[in-house]
Amino acid sequence: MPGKGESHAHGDEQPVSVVALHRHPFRVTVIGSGNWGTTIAKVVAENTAQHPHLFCKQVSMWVFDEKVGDEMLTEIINTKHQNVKYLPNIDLPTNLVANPDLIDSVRDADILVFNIPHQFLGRIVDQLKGHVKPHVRAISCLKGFEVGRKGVQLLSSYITDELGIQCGALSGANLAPEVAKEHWSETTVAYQLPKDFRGEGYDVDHRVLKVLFHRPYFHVNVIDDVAGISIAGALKNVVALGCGFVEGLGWGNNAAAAIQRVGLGEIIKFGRTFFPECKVETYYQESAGVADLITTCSGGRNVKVAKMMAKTGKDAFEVERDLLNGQSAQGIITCKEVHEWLDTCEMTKEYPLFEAVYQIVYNGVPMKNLPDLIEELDSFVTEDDDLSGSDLSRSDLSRSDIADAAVVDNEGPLVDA
Ligand SMILES: NC(=O)c1ccc[n+]([C@@H]2O[C@H](COP(=O)([O-])OP(=O)(O)OC[C@H]3O[C@@H](n4cnc5c(N)ncnc54)[C@H](O)[C@@H]3O)[C@@H](O)[C@H]2O)c1
Ligand SMILES: O=P(O)(O)OC[C@H](O)CO
Repeated sequence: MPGKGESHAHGDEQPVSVVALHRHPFRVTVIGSGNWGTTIAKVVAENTAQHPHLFCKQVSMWVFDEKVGDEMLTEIINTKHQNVKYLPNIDLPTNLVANPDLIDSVRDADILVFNIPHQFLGRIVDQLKGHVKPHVRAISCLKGFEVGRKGVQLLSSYITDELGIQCGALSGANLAPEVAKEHWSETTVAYQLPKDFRGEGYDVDHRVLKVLFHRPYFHVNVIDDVAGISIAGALKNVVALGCGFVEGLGWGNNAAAAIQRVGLGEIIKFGRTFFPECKVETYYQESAGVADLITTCSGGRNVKVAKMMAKTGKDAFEVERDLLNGQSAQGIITCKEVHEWLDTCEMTKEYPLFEAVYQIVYNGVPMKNLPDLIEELDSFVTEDDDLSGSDLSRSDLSRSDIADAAVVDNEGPLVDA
């Protein structure tokens, strides 16, 4: 949401107060170059060029390199200044430099912006260990969870734990193709100052992050609730699959709205149950909340994949491959992660929509059963839905307590990192 005195007009103005910096400018690297990775790199590079006192002008963008025609994608980006595979027909700033070498791309960075499909995060983070500067700060633009030995984790917490660096998140109603075309939208950045914060003007804080991400066409609100925006961003992808199923079956807008209603309830319940630090108001006040649910269910890749599944009878992975040209529908993986976590907690019945989506995607349960699956279990949810009451005795156990118990049972992590 725009700050006091800012306008929503799409113009060239930069309604962000300038930060006085007492150190050398921050150097920024974007890790990832897919549809959203490239779009956010464009946003960031436009801002670093506009604020040279605060940021080094050149922005590095790590590319998981591949051949496109006869040329490497990195080479094409650096000569044609377009990501012809993942963000075609969008001109990129010339101060955005693609780099296929992960370690080299982060070597001097002060701010890392993670932006890859979340199933690849574990391997990327492993490679980065020992190669980032000690006081580097990070923002995760990924939507998903890590489910492993520590239970269900926010991706920002996973990055913090694995690399020992402070990490916030950016999430909002942001379909990349629209942001890339500079059509106005809003987003939410969430960041908490670390214990070793070096002081205003010396370190990354809310004002620095606002200047880094805010554009006249991309309005940023910076808050503290990293958990709230991350949970909403991850789980709306699962809801979007459900929405796509009923739309693909031709059931229309009422059915889609019903899925979103149930989905929003499950998102909020999941947050309050497993991440009590998140704030309920984030879900309705921030772009990262219900607004992202609406946009994703209207025009996102998850809804497109699910619609095509309904129309063709093909499985999720086949449709993703046929439809998305290398891009990822994150809900396919997230619904499995959520199922594994809820199963560990013996709570699948309390999240009927999430469970139904998982069963449809992975176990061939017919999509037309969705209303019954939700209805049947909904009564169970309403009986036990007082989140402030004793039914939440499981929240007395930490997420890692539950995960530890599961690891003993299973003799291994729930999902490999
Ligand atoms: N695209 C959007 O509209 C959008 C908007 C907001 C948030 N997000 C989130 O941003 C994150 C990144 O999404 P995206 O749209 O940039 O990616 P994408 O879906 O376009 O995925 C393609 C990218 O994955 C990379 N890739 C493929 N195999 C890889 C591997 N083995 N290791 C590392 N990288 C590999 C490709 O090189 C390419 O850069 C996701 O979590 C997504 O949910 C996306
Ligand atoms: O295209 P989707 O479904 O991955 O959604 C994209 C964004 O997350 C919308 O904010």
